[in-house]
Amino acid sequence: MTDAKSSLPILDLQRFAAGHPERAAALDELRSVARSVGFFYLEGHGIPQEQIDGVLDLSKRFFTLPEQDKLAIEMRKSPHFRGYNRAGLEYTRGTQDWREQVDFGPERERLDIRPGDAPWKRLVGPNQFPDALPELKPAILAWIEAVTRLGIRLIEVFAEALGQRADVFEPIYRDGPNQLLKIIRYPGRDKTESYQGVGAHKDGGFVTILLQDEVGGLQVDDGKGGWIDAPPKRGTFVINVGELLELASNGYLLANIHRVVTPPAGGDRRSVAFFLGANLASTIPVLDLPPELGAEVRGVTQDPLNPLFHEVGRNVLKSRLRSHPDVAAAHHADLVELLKVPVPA
Ligand SMILES: O=C(O)CCC(=O)C(=O)O
Ligand SMILES: [Fe+2]
Repeated sequence: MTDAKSSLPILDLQRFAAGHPERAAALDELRSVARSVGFFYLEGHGIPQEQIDGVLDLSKRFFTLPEQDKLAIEMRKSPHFRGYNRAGLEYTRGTQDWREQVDFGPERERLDIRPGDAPWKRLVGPNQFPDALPELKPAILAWIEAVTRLGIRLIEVFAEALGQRADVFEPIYRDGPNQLLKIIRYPGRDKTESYQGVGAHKDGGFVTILLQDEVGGLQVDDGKGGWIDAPPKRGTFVINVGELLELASNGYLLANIHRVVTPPAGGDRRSVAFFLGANLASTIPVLDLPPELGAEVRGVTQDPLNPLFHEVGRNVLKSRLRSHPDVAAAHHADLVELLKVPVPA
């Protein structure tokens, strides 16, 4: 298979290493890409191809399990928004997405919640793993570990590209970042049906690290009313800036809008999407940028349909409640009221 063309650039993580002769040029490139389109391909990331192939293969095997084995870990059973969702249960800006998926997060004990505690504490808890595919659990936990390390390296280079110390974000992830990992399958559909695999949206974390199979369908807003295709390139990940980096840079960096178009009927597409977030108890700082960058901040684009908060836990909870109205209704009816999140009847 030859890789399809894309106008998104490819950056090599090795070029950012201390002492590398191209380091300054690499930082300039990253700053410009992360500000203009907010998406790029990453090579030189150090994650072995066998691990990449392994996680994609296990995710394919999960989705071919009998429905009852998948439903055994249905998200509706988890107040922490972990587990399996059939296609059609997730909404983006109120419109139905068409993908089945399993969501995983940090593997923790659930917290003992007391009256008056911050509502985001309900997000903390265990994952659901399928008994029918026991190999999935160790592979997913190892993947979360590998991509978390990579994600932290990426936010270090983003920090440097913004003229900051590499560890400027450390205080807001050192007590444990909040990760979200999704294994996803987009079933093919007839052209007469909706083509929304996942509707146009921005991602919420610092960065997203996306692994996709050979099918393609991811598209990035070109800022001119059109879409840039981001087809798979073997051995690379698609990386994009999330809302936390846009907030911290006061809009210098761009958390860009993207979507996935459903594959044609008869086929399907799989992806493994990882979102590195900050600690749920933390608050996103606004960085003090060097004057030449500070002069170019745009402020954060506030969307009335999707307000952004600097308090991380509140932001994550809001987005989980909005994406999964069935879980919200089953476990968090009181918060739905509180956060004024519309739940379809
Ligand atoms: O599946 C993909 O390629 C991207 C999915 C995505 O954008 C998301 O889940 O936020
Ligand atoms: Fe996304």
